[in-house]
Amino acid sequence: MFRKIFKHVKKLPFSTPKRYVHEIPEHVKDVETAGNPPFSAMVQYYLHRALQVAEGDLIESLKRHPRWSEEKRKKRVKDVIKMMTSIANIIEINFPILRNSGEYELITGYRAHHCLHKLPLKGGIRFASDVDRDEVQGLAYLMTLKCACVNVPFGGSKGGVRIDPKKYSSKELQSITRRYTIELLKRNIIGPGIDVPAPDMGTSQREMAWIADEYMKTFGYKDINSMAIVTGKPVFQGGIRGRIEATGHGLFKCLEQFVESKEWMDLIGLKTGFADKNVIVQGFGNVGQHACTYIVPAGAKIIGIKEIDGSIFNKDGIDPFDLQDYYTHKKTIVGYPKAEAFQGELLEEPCDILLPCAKEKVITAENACTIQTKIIGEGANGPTTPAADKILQERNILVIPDIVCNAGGVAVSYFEYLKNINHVSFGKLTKHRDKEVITHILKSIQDSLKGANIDVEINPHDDLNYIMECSTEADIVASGLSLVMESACRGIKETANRFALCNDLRTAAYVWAIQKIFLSFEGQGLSL
Ligand SMILES: NC(=O)C1=CN([C@@H]2O[C@H](COP(=O)(O)OP(=O)(O)OC[C@H]3O[C@@H](n4cnc5c(N)ncnc54)[C@H](OP(=O)(O)O)[C@@H]3O)[C@@H](O)[C@H]2O)C=CC1
Ligand SMILES: O=C(O)CCC(=O)C(=O)O
Repeated sequence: MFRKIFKHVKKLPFSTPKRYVHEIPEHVKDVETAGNPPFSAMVQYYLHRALQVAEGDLIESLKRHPRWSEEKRKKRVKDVIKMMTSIANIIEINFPILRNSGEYELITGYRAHHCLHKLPLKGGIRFASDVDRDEVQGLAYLMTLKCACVNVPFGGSKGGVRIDPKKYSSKELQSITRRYTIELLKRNIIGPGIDVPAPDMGTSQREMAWIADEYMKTFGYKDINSMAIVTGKPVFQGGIRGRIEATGHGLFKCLEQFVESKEWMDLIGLKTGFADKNVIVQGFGNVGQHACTYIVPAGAKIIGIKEIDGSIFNKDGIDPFDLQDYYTHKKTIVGYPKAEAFQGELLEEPCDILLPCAKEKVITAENACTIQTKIIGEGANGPTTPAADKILQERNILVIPDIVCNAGGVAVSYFEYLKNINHVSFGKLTKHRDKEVITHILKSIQDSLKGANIDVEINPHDDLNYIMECSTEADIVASGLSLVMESACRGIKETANRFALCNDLRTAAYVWAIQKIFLSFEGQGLSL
């Protein structure tokens, strides 16, 4: 069945797969069965597992150098793999801030650069009390893979500050954000052409606005591209319409590529379409909230939401827009009057689609056997451990992996970056012109018909009217995001087919990304 699904995919220059045995390194071997593996080891394990599938193909692709011996080709691939599987740079910074209480507190922050095959690097900044070196490193790996997976021309990075943002006032958070920014700038770690941060857990437009302002008033004072220091900014400060909801929106677009496909739904025994599909979501933050607001209008029912301080359930469905209003006022979903409080383990309740949109390592070997869903859409980064991943595959649960499922955020960040370095918003130069062109085309057809004695009035139908009227920045961003998700999903499906990976979409997505990272490393030479 897989063969016939993928006919229209543009091929990368790789031929039929020939398997070589890529060795999973000793230090990540245990991860396959570990209950709670270190996060970066877990991502490295997934990367090596995919390299086992991809390596032969990468070696074959070097046959384009006809004079190279087989040995030389193998060696070259090994060298590129070494670069792909190591961190280029990671920094830890410690700085004091003055708390409102008058006490000083030492704050620890990190920024990791994974692969420098493309610049600038890109990755969010997380504020959470469990941020550490290992986590930031693993998240940077994921960013490289994610950008390659959705064809966004950035390398991968990630940053984090080890604080619980709820325990600090807005003024204190501003001091922390500004100081963290300055410390990174002093060391040339971030910059519009170096590494461009964005929001992640615990940060939002507000922090991005502070970062942009800090840069513009200090190191970026004479930099015409200073706005491009960070993405996810408020629109009034150079941000782009559609970035706030981009990750949830992209998650929906990605799910759509599988849920609307008969072949993929047949594989897991579900009907196509979102209508009447029951969904459970973990995390009602940026990603979770917006995913819900797209999936419900498409026909699905959100029956349960799990948050850090409690879960809610309603078998008839929860209105995400109404819950958003409640959440905005109360800062919690607990006590929401149109659903019941749920006491048990919500992730293990029966549903069709489970969306982990909060934290890493929430689906482990412990609950992978009891989870009762058909599809998992990974809104969070790294929610599934390798041991769980294996169990889910065996249980024929379709896991749509983070590196594509939550890539809508970085895709729209890329559009924002382009807007900033181009110094013009999307649609500004073309909106009126496009409308004029369409009007003239219709008129020209009408005139030609008249010349042939056919006297009809040609009017745009509703869809064309919609296109004529809706070429605002938000529409252009939404359509760009759709295209990005569609083509990434097509590439992943094709890869799954070509390497006979069956329902292992994670390995397919990694192989798809690895091929592109390899091409860019290999083509540009490995060292200065
Ligand atoms: N923002 C973005 O653009 C992107 C985010 N991601 C990933 O998505 C995930 C969520 O990020 P984002 O939505 O931005 O973060 P937010 O901080 O906006 O939201 C996270 C939500 O999850 C809740 N939460 C935390 N831990 C748990 C838990 N154990 N059980 C249930 N709920 C929990 C948080 O509660 P509380 O606030 O009370 O702690 C919060 O409401 C992260 O893995 C992030 O890396 C991926 C791509 C892009
Ligand atoms: O928008 C971005 O640049 C990065 C978002 C991010 O951190 C992520 O995708 O995990």
